[in-house]
Order: sequence, then C-alpha cells, then structure tokens
Amino acid sequence: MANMDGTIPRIDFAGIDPAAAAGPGRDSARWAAVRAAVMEALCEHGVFEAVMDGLIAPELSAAMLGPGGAAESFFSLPPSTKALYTNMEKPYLGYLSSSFLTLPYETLCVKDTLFPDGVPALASLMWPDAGNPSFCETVQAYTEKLSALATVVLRMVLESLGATAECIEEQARATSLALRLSGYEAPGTAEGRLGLFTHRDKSFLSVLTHNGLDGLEVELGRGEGGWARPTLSPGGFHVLAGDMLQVLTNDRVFSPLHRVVVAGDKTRYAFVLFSNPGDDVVVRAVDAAVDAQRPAAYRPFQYSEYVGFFFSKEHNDKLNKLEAFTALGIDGT
Ligand SMILES: O=C(O)CCC(=O)C(=O)O
Ligand SMILES: [Fe+2]
Repeated sequence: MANMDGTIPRIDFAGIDPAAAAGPGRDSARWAAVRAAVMEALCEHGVFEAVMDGLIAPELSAAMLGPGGAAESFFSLPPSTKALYTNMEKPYLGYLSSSFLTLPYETLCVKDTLFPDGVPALASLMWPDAGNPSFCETVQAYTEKLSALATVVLRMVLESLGATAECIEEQARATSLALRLSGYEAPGTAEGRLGLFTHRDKSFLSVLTHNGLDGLEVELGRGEGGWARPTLSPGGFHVLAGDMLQVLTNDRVFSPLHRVVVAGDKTRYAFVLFSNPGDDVVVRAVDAAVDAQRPAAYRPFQYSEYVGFFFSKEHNDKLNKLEAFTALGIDGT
C-alpha cells in the first residue's frame, strides 16, 4: 500500500473516516490495511504522507494558508504587535522573530489550541479592537481536522502493538495539542537555503501542511536511508513521529531527523499540529510494547521534565535528545 515515491511512503486514507478513531468503523479490512501501512512506515522511517482527500475543504485551506488567509494576516502584523505574544519564561511557547531565531523564519506556537481561550487570547492581543473572529474560526477548524488525523494515526499505532481499549482511551486522554505556524522568508533564488535547522520533534505526532511550497527534508531508514525531500500531494499531509511516540512504542517507531530548506521568491507558510502528552503526564512504554525479550528502553518520566531538558541551553547541540536524556540518571546527573 505504501509507495516509495522516491521519497517517503504515501498512504491513501480513502475509506478511513477520521471520526472512526472515536467511534465505530474500525473493524473493516480497509482500516486494517491502512493501519499496517502506517505502522510499517513509522517503524521504518518515522514519517509518511497521509492522503486524506476531503479532510480539509478548499475554502478552509485557502482561509488558513492562502493569500490573505489566517497565516498571512498574522505574519503581516507589525513586529511590535507580534512581539506582544512572546512568552518570556518559555520562549518556545509564543511568538519568535527571525532575529531571535537567527534563521530567516518566524514562528508562533499556541498551546492547547482547542481550549476556548487558546486562539482567542492570541487574537485579542493581536487585534485588540474586535479580536478577529474569522481568524479564530479558521485556525480552530483547521486544527480540529488535523487533530482528527493525528488521533486516527495514534490509535492505529497502539492497535498494531496490541494495546487494550483502556490503554488507547488513556493515551487519547493524555494527549494535548499545540499548533505551530511558521513563515519562512523567501531567499529569492532557486538555490535552497536552510529555513529550519535539523531536529527531531519531541511530540507523539506532528501533522504538517503548507501553502504549496515544499521544503521539508527528512532522513529515511532510521538514519541509514539518506535524505528525502517529499512533495505534498493535493489532500496530503506529512505525518512525523516524535520522540514521545518512540518511547510509547518502546523504540519500534522511530523519531526521524528533519529540517526545512526553502527556495524561490514566495514566503512559505507551514502549519504544524503537534499532539503531545500533557505536561503532567508520566510517559512510559505501553504494556503491550514491553516483554521479557524487549524490556522497557526508557524509565518513566514526566513530560514536562523532558521538555525542560529538550530546550535547555546545555543540550542545544544534541541531535538525539532522547538518547541524551536517557543517558542521564533519574536525578539528572
Ligand atoms: O515547516 C515544516 O515543514 C516543518 C516544521 C517543523 O519541522 C517543526 O516546526 O518542527
Ligand atoms: Fe519538526
């Protein structure tokens, strides 16, 4: 089912109802076939393209990432306005300018995106007169759609491991969402320029899409397969496994290195939805992924502990933060 398109596996989700993750419709042969392809791709590469035609209506897509859409309306605000959404204590949650990042892109993170005060709190700071209801509706509707896809994928992974229904419900409850909206400055040349440095995501899953400008590059084959620069087909979304899915699956799924390289003369807007454990959730491999032959590779830890480690200056240069974190003792030494 997964075609290696010269790049990453492309998995057709036709016949998979995104609402099925929360209800009936998961006992079909189709569900089982897509689930097998998803698990294979995530174990082998940690990334695939999910083609789910119709998940996002063309009007919603244009309202989010098209000319004059929500992404453009945020990034075209004056720098001093965007700076109001800076999070002093945790800079990675909030707005970051290209001068802060020292790379030609700017980015915005909204945590708990679907909480009633998530996006509206941003909008009332950015547009103090009326708060911009259409921006809020667009961002929330888009988030809901991508979140449904992330929920389906997480359920498929857990089912593949043989996790119990209770375990799957527990993981769904433990999940929290964060949205990242990034604007990559156009280099104005055909030659590619680094937009976002090489990294792994710390999440369970990242679902991402953009305004028609490819740029994501991912290392394949668990680091042994070279780099791919996947194109995004219509109705397609890139799905990446993050470090926390690697822990949950006891190293079956792999969190791949990736980066962004941009070219041309148009600003690239990317919308990334992260599904993460809640800050106070204790992350550990699910029982179904651990046995005598395969003992737990990671000690249980609170997600906020990993986030603190992930963003600490001291470990900034490490490409495999999960490995570095695991090498530390329980008391951080
Ligand atoms: O812009 C992209 O395509 C990827 C962004 C990304 O990897 C991230 O924000 O973690
Ligand atoms: Fe990433």
